[in-house]
Amino acid sequence: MTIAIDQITILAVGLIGGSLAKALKANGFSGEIVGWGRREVSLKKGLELGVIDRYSLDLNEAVKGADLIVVATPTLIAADMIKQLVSMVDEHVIITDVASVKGNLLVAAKQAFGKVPPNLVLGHPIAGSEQSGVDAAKADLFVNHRVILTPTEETNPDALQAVKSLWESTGADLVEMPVDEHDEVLAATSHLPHILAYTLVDALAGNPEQQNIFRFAAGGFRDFTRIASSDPTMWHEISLANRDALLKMIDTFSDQLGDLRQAIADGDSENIVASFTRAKSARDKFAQMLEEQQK
Ligand SMILES: NC(=O)C1=CN([C@@H]2O[C@H](COP(=O)(O)OP(=O)(O)OC[C@H]3O[C@@H](n4cnc5c(N)ncnc54)[C@H](O)[C@@H]3O)[C@@H](O)[C@H]2O)C=CC1
Ligand SMILES: O=C(O)C(=O)Cc1ccc(O)cc1
Repeated sequence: MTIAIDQITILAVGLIGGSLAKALKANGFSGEIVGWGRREVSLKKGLELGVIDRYSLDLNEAVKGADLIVVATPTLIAADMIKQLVSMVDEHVIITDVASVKGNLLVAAKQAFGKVPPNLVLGHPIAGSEQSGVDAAKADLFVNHRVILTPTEETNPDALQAVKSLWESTGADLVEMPVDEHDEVLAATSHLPHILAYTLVDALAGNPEQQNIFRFAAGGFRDFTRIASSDPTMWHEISLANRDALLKMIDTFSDQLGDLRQAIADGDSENIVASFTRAKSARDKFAQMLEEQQK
């Protein structure tokens, strides 16, 4: 059965919540988009920018009449929001989210309700930037980008379909996978790279010679460290929410960095070149895949 979506309530209208609202409007969603948040200034800005149609600072009022609710708050807060919402709204109301980690939300829902509520469809757009806030929201942010949904056996297929259709209308490319796989893949491809970028910049910034170091940095440094400009609070939450998978990836990376250190110390050209060649080949394939995706 197709579920009609006439009102969407977005909880926290920041970069991702705001971009989803903009994308839906730009792609013909004719229903009402309601915003909720703690800070009236950013909701007012969302209204002025035409991102949302109205807002409320009161959660009960904001979700009243909603057919679908999108939790777009930071990752750790999303777990509390979902627990509150499931008790607050009727079970025909679809609840979805955009958080970067899924396991903590599944655990929170199971702990609170003994099972995953059928109307809860967890999701994650693999699109964004180092910027934050509704000012940075873009209608085309999700075009040709993956959105991962992590339904469980208990998920209502109609609710799943409604969330899929919502994201498809923004130009996104939908993929489904189990929660554990999602958190492992994202620890490797997104969370570890952010940790490395933050650590590199922090290590260099702690150097008394930092002024000179940054002045002479080339494009490679800029490419590698862009994501260290991301919101520290958001990434602190992601790191804690995906603790186990992230620790595993940090250990794997540390071991490999240790091996490379040893090869450099030993003047072991064969192993150094082999490591860089494997990496270049994998990176070239990735670049080619990206190019094909954007055609
Ligand atoms: N930034 C990115 O590139 C991506 C972020 N995500 C996820 O999307 C979610 C939102 O991130 P962004 O939109 O980038 O962040 P943002 O900082 O642009 O927006 C977050 C919003 O949450 C509100 N907020 C903060 N603390 C709150 C609280 N305690 N209660 C209620 N609202 C609160 C803020 O006022 C703001 O409006 C996060 O879970 C993040 O992990 C997912 C994909 C990409
Ligand atoms: O800025 C970038 O390159 C990102 O990696 C954006 C991003 C941040 C968090 C996510 O959960 C997904 C994508």
